[in-house]
Amino acid sequence: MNLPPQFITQTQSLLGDVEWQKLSEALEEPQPISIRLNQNKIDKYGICLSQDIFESIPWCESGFYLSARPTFTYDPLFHSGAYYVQEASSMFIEQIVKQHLPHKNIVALDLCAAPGGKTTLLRSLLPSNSLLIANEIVRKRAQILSENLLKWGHPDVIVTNNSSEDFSEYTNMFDLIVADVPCSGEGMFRKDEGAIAEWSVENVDVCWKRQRDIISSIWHSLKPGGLLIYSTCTYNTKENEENVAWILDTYGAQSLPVQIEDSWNITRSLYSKTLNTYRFMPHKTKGEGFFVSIIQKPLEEDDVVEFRFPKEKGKNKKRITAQEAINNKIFEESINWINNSNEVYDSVVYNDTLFAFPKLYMPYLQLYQKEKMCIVHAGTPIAYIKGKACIPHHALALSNLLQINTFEKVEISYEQAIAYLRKEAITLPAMTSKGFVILTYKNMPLGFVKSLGNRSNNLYPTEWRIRSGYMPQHLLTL
Ligand SMILES: C[S@@+](CC[C@H](N)C(=O)[O-])C[C@H]1O[C@@H](n2cnc3c(N)ncnc32)[C@H](O)[C@@H]1O
Repeated sequence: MNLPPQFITQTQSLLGDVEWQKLSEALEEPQPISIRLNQNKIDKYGICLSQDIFESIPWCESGFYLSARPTFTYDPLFHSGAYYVQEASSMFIEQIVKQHLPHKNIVALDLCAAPGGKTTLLRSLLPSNSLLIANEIVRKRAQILSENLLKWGHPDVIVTNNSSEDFSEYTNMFDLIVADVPCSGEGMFRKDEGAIAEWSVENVDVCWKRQRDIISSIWHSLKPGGLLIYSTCTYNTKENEENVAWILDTYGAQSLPVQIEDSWNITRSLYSKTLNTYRFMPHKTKGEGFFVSIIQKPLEEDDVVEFRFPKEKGKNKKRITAQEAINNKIFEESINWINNSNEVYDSVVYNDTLFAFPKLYMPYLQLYQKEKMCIVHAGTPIAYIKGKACIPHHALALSNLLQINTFEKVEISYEQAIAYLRKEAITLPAMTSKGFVILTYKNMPLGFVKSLGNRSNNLYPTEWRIRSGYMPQHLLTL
């Protein structure tokens, strides 16, 4: 590996000769492959995966190392959200969340969220009835984040495409903010050669300053007593411990300890011994470079700890428009498609799509809509509205809210599943009734088709389809 000379000098002086030698040898090794299972779906549909290629990741219950790299694009279970491909070190977030989150529903912001590794993990771990706002500043990446969250299937999310400054006005809104900040990416050198090419001393300087700007812009939106998870995938102390020390000094905050096992070989602070920070170094732990700390905002006695929603002036009962009446009717018709027995969800229409969104958090959604935050999706998209008709949304097939028994279900073979994901025509069994049919692969919903008798229309989203006609010779799937 052709590492930048200044990176070598800097990291050698940080770690010492012996540790540096071990790290540089580890960087020549192949990177470990790991996934995290979507336990919700696996339990709901009773899926059995080929367990023999799994080895547990000790700090994450649903995380597993794989002994070989599956052909993820050609694995239908990957597309149905049965698992997420995530680097093992960053799954350590699980320990932080389990040890420090209160046992009550919370509102959390994942500020730099794409492609969604930590977001999907967090979404699985938050106390029930919590809301997660997943934000990404880069538009294209926000789309990928949205796709990954729709596949993950949890309904209580809002995906936004905003800058951190856009959140700065929401004083005391969040109980938890995760800031997995953009960094110089030294810990990704083994995984991503582009990170080596982009590295420079100047870029490290740009990064640590930008990270402070990001934290400054969202600090007021964290509730007093609230928690900030700060993380990077780099080794230098400027972007790591020095930035954590800066946050503690500037805001009078404290870093909280996380209980860890000695066998995990996690490295503590390389800067000030009083800081509670945790590093994953590839020569000590099976994973890529990762740094994390959990920081608590101080709580003063006279602090207001709740966000105050602005008062609506002259809020008279508005007359319902004709289209709203149609939308309400469509929601009533399609409400059977989702599990809403406790009437936890209400309907929202956005860009001709009907969404189910938790009633409890409607004021948040309405506020973001009013203030022109850029919402990519919110809750569970249930249906596309076409005039007076509605067509089940692909995301419904992947959602935890899906009432699968309200649709006719057809189990398909591996070859048919790949054809479906390529948006090719699927021939259904002769007895299939006309209408919307859900296709399952290994019992897990993959998506909808519209059955026309002997033929069917493939409703898989065009922008998600597998574009390549190539089929690998030696397939490894889960
Ligand atoms: C380390 S990545 C996030 C990885 C993600 N948390 C995950 O686990 O999959 C950092 C993200 O921050 C975004 N970003 C870049 N500049 C930013 C800025 N000024 N403010 C907020 N986010 C930014 C990047 O586009 C990138 O998606």
